Amino acid sequence: MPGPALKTTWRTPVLAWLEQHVPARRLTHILGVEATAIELAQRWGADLDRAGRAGLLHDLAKYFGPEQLLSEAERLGIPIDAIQRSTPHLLHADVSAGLARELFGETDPSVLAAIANHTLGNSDLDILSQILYVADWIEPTRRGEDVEIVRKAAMGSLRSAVLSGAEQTILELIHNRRLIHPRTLLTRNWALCSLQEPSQRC
Ligand SMILES: Nc1ncnc2c1ncn2[C@@H]1O[C@H](COP(=O)(O)OP(=O)(O)O)[C@@H](O)[C@H]1O
Repeated sequence: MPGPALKTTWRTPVLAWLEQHVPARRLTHILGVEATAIELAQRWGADLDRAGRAGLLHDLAKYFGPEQLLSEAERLGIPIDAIQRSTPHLLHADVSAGLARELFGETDPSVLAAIANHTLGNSDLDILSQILYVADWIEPTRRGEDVEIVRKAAMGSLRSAVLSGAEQTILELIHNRRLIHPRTLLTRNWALCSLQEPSQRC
């Protein structure tokens, strides 16, 4: 189990908001992501406070309906592509980043980017984005063969865990004949290339 989350006063209003807007089981997941992100930050030398904030704020819009996600994305100036328009749930990460800024005054660019990247990823993920992407996969309540593959990869390096997470997502989407958002392909290719020897790097 990950160690205790950082206990600071800024968490109180966020927790109160989450209790009103997400079911109890999702709050358990969010707290697991917060604790796991802090643990990964400790292990890989990233800022613990930023990791905790990204974890606690990452799923603010998780339970918004499709119309609300589309209207919030428009209001926040988030570009909406064709795949996101057909599957608005894919906007919840970007919308959560906008709400983290608006409702809770989060202004750190790396925290906001990590929140926005936690589902689809992107190329060139900084260490905080990698930590949140992996923490969302492997927090303690996550179960499944795919999760175990990502957990095992995370024992080696953050980038190999990002690579495994993106690959498991792509495999699942192909298995279920669903559209693949290209940001996950960018994530997978970036992680794969960055793991290659410098002389052979793509
Ligand atoms: N690149 C993608 N293209 C299409 N759907 C995706 C992509 N990445 C993730 N998804 C889907 O988005 C949904 C939500 O993902 P996620 O936010 O990680 O959910 P959760 O935190 O509940 O696991 C999942 O059904 C997942 O398959």
